[in-house]
Amino acid sequence: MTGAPQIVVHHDKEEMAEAAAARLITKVVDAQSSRGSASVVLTGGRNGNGLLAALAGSRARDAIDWSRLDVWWGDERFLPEGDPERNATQAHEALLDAVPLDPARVHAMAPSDGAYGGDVEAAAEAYATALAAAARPETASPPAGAGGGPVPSFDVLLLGVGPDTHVASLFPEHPGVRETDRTVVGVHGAPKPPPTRISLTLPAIRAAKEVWLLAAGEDKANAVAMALSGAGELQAPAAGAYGRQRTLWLLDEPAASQLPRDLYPPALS
Ligand SMILES: O=C1O[C@H](COP(=O)(O)O)[C@@H](O)[C@H](O)[C@H]1O
Repeated sequence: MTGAPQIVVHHDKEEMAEAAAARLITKVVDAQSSRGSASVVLTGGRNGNGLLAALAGSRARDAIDWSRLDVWWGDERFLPEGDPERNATQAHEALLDAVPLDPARVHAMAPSDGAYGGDVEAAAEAYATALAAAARPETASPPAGAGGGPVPSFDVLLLGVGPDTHVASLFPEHPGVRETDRTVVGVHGAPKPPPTRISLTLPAIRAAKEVWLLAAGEDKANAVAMALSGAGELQAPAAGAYGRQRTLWLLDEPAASQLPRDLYPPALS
């Protein structure tokens, strides 16, 4: 990781979502101006979908060239196509159906009734293969310690932080959080439903240029304080999520309420 995580505290979750959406628009536009295209990794959960909905409602969204954006997912709930609990379904409802993306650049993880049927390991391996294929030599990052092949150097990788400190579908003390060899894993017996999931691993997450962690609400306060106060990544997976250039924690006041006050500057409003 380059430098300490940066922490930004907003008044409430609505303000946090709007500010994060504005930040993401700027980041994508800048990447497209300098390189021609951009890549973003989406998260599921309330805060990730809140950001997408805020982006959908922003007039500035038209500054993005949606046809030159690659969209990936950090994790998926292994459910049938179109299931309302799938992260992809929720992202499409919140934003993706409203913008002119190139369908070939929207890289959803396989559903449980897709090409790999109920074989979550095969679905995870297929996603790792897709990531490796998209990792051009000039943009690829061989994740340190991961033998599963390269992944693209994502411009921004979003992660919602669960109340138990999970990120993507990497749960405390679960096998996925210990994975150092593969870039994508099948998850079995997740403590949060559904039990079967697909997730990027920490080495793949850490290949991103920027990792943005989102947490709003008092139920996240303990997790945020734990992850930012030196907990290990096995006990607090969020503590192991950082970017190569920047790690940004975007919080609201309730989620930041257990953080030592000297860790972050005054709220923006
Ligand atoms: O199940 C999941 O939960 C987390 C966090 O969700 P939240 O609703 O507590 O914000 C999310 O990051 C993950 O992508 C998702 O699959």
